[in-house]
Amino acid sequence: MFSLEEAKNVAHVLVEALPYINRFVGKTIVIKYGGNAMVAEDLKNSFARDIILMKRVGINPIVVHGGGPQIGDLLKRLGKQSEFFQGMRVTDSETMDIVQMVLGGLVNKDIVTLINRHGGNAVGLTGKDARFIRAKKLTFTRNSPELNVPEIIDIGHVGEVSQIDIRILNTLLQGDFIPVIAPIGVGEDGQSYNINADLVAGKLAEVLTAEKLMLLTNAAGVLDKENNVLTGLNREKVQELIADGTIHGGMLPKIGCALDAVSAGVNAVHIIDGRIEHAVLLEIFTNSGIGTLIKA
Ligand SMILES: Nc1ncnc2c1ncn2[C@@H]1O[C@H](COP(=O)(O)OP(=O)(O)O)[C@@H](O)[C@H]1O
Ligand SMILES: CC(=O)N[C@@H](CCC(=O)OP(=O)(O)O)C(=O)O
Repeated sequence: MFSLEEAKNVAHVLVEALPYINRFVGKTIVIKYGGNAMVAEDLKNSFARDIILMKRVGINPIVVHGGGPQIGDLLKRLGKQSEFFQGMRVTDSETMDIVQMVLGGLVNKDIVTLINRHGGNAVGLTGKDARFIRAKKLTFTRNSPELNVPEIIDIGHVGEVSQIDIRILNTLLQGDFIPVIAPIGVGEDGQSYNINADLVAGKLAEVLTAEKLMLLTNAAGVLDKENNVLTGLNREKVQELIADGTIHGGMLPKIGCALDAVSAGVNAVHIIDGRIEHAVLLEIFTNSGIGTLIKA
C-alpha cells in the first residue's frame, strides 16, 4: 500500500510522462536489446515491462535482439574459438548453424516468453520468416602493400541487409503484436546470413522511418578516452574518434548504423546503458535522458 505522500509522487511521475506519451503515441520505436539487460534476471524483467508499457500507451515498439555472448558460450562448449573482424563474427558454415540455433531458437524464444509472461503479446521471427530481411554477403577490403589491388577479406556467412519487406511487420502491428526479431537474413538462394544485430535494428528503423532507434549496451554510452559519455555526435566527430581509436570493436557497427539511421530520417538515436533498470522508460518518458544522443 502507498502512503498518501508516495501516491502523490507516483501521480507526479505519471503526469511528467504525459507530454512524452502524447508526442510518441502511434509512433514506431526500434529497440536493439543486448548486453547485460539480456542476461541479468532483474534487468530482463524490467526490460519486458518497459516494452509492454510502451505498447499499452499506444507506441509501437519493435525489438531486435543480439546474443553474441550466448553464441560465444555455445561455440566454446563445442570447442570452437570465436573470431571477430571489425566487430563482426567470422562465420563458417558450422558457426552459421550455431548462430541460427542460438539466435533464432534459444534467445528469440526466451525474449518472446519473457514479454508474454509479463502480459504482452510478442511474436518472434528471424529475417527468414516471410523472407522479410533479405541479405547479401558482407565483405571487407584491405589495402595491401604487396598487392596493387585491395585485398578482399572474406568473413564467411556474414551478411548486410539488402532489402526489408515490411509487410509481415505491418500485419503484426495491425494485430497489436510486439515483433521480436533475431538478426538472421536470407540470401537470394535461401541461404542464411549472420547479421550484426545493430545493423538490422538500424535498417529497420530506416525503412520504417521510426521516431527513435534505441541501442542498449553494456557501456554508459559512447565514451571518450577518459570514460566521459559523449553526446550530440555527428559524422565528422565520429570519424575523428574512430581514427584515433576512441571508438573501436563492438561500438563500430553501433555508431555506423546510428549515423546512417539519422541521415535516413530517423529522428534520434540513443545509445544507452542497458545495465540501468528501466533504461528504456527513463530515456523515453523523463526529462533526464541517459546515454549518447545522436541527431541529424
Ligand atoms: N568509445 C567507446 N565507448 C563505449 N564503448 C566502446 C567504445 N569503443 C569500444 N567500445 C566497446 O564496445 C562495446 C559495446 O559493443 P558490444 O560488446 O558489441 O555490445 P552489445 O553486445 O551491446 O552489442 C563496449 O562494451 C566497449 O567494450
Ligand atoms: C556478424 C555478427 O557479428 N553477428 C552477431 C549477431 C548477434 C549480435 O549482434 O549480438 P550482440 O548485439 O550481442 O553483439 C554475432 O554473431 O555475434
